[in-house]
Amino acid sequence: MDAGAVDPLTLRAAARYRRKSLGQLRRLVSTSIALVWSADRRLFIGLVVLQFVAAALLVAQVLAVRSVLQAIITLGERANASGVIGWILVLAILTGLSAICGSLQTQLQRLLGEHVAHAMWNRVLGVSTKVGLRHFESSEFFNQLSRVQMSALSRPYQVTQGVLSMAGATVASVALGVALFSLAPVLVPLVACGGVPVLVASRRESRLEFDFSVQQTPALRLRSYFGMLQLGRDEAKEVRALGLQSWLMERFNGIYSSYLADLRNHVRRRTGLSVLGQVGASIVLGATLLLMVWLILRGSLDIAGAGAALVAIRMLMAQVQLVFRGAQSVFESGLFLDDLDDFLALGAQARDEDQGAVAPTSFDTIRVEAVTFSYPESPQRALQGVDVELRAGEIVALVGENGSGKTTLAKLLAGLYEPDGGSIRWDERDLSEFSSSSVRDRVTVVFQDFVRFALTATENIATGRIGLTVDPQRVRMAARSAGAEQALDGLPNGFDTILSRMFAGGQDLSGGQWQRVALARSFYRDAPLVILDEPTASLDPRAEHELFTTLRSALRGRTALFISHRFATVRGADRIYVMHEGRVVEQGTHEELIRIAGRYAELYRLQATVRVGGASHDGGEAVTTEHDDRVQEAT
Ligand SMILES: Nc1ncnc2c1ncn2[C@@H]1O[C@H](COP(=O)(O)OP(=O)(O)OP(=O)(O)O)[C@@H](O)[C@H]1O
Repeated sequence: MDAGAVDPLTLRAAARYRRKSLGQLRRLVSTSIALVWSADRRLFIGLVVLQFVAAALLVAQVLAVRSVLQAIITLGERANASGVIGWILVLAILTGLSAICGSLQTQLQRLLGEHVAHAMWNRVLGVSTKVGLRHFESSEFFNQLSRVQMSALSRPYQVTQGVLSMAGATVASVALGVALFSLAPVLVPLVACGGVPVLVASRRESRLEFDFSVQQTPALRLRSYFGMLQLGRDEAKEVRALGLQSWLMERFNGIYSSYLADLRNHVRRRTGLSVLGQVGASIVLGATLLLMVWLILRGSLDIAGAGAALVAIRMLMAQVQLVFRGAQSVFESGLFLDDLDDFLALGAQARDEDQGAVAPTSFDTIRVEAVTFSYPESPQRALQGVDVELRAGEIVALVGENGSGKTTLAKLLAGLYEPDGGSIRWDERDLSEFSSSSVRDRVTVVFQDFVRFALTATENIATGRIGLTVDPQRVRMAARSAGAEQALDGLPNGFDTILSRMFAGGQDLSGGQWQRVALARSFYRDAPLVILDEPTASLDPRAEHELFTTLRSALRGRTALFISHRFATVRGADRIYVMHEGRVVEQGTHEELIRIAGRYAELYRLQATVRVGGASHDGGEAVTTEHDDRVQEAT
């Protein structure tokens, strides 16, 4: 199922259709058990054994109660208390063992639950890191991911737990039923009926729960988002600077209040159903007890038998309800597991990263030909018929106004998206022929919003080529090429300092220093194509100048595409492409582009004369910059 096409209503309708299928349910139960089994089979077997032990202890207690009562009744006749004391001791020991068994079950269940959650996390993270980036443009994908995290992760364990408790309670019910049958056979069918109202009510409750969860997911995600804005370290300064605290709190509280109102209604409906089920069960219990009194009055049941039957009925009722609750838990989780299944299926549908030929380790020319591309669910084309050429060893620049399509083209070149039309060719071979993993291996990208890992400086750089044993010398070389070496050496633990204050001993870097670390990461990767999206936006003029004078030697023959708004830095590129509204509108060297006096020349001149206060190029007050002179020279 394509996550982008699913909305909550469709999902609910699909779930409604599916829940009629018992075959589906059987499959869910067996996959859940298989998952729990694979998570920790020893714990699983231990819990199964404990279920049976618990059932046996219950039956033994009923029999012990009868023996205690018989011993008490015969006490007067024989005046021998030892029999009573002996049976009371047996009953006490059995009760104690039952309690020990119960607490052991609780602890083992907790452990097993964690093991299953771990296995589920592995699956979910496996899918979320494997699916194409397109999914991350879809709000429904995030809703699904959020539902999976909130509930589906724990459901396989819940199903297994439900099946286990059903199995244990069924064994106990049969054993107790046999015991009760030996005391008063007529009572058995009536007690068994006690579970039916609970089952009917529980099934309805499960549907309500699933519908509620689907309906609330978008609001809960928004609530978490507003919570995160108030908790996040990165957001903290801007929230305070803009004075957003009360506004954010209001939004957060608004969502919370409407969620609580919905939850109140939901809880009311669930409680109503649950009460109905319990009332039904109590009516059956009352009828059973009345029947028992009638049996005593008729003389079909003696006092000891009646006492034991009373305990058996109580226990049997509880066990029968456990059987039906287990079934409910399976039904309820089954709906969530469908959702989880859909999510996990996205991983199976994702293009196999290793499928296709291995991309060559070098190329002579990369050609982007008539490429068009639209983001999912976006009515506008981000790229419309783009042609670009990158020759081996060249430094090619992309410039253009905001939203003109530069980053989008970079993403396509890096193999993160596939073009909707046109082609990207590596020496006559289409990029789509190659496996995604090998294409990504040959490209390194520094995005504008690169990740700042809260890891050591060495790790931050070495993530550029994960999988290789970290080579401290190469890390240092990469840092040197990016101009980061000195700053990192100056940290309390040098390259071993964690680059975040979130962790003890950590130290944060300035924006420019971070940018150099990101550059170092890309140099460490050592890929034939380097894409730098605004690599100097946070660098000071000296650092920027140094970077570009040393860029060619740092690249060591690799091809680079760099995106920049700073025209002073793109001047030195071998070729410059000017993008406008998703198209390449001009191309050439700096000199050629200035000569044709088109968009590039205009943007260049605008930037050269920009000054605080916005005076014009000819403005008398403006201080002429070095660029002005160059523009005038060039034009
Ligand atoms: N994830 C996205 N989903 C939908 N539309 C997007 C997405 N990212 C970018 N766009 C749109 O695609 C177009 C091109 O965006 P792109 O980021 O490639 O521009 P850019 O030239 O890199 O801009 P900037 O100079 O501001 O970084 C814009 O209209 C933008 O709104």
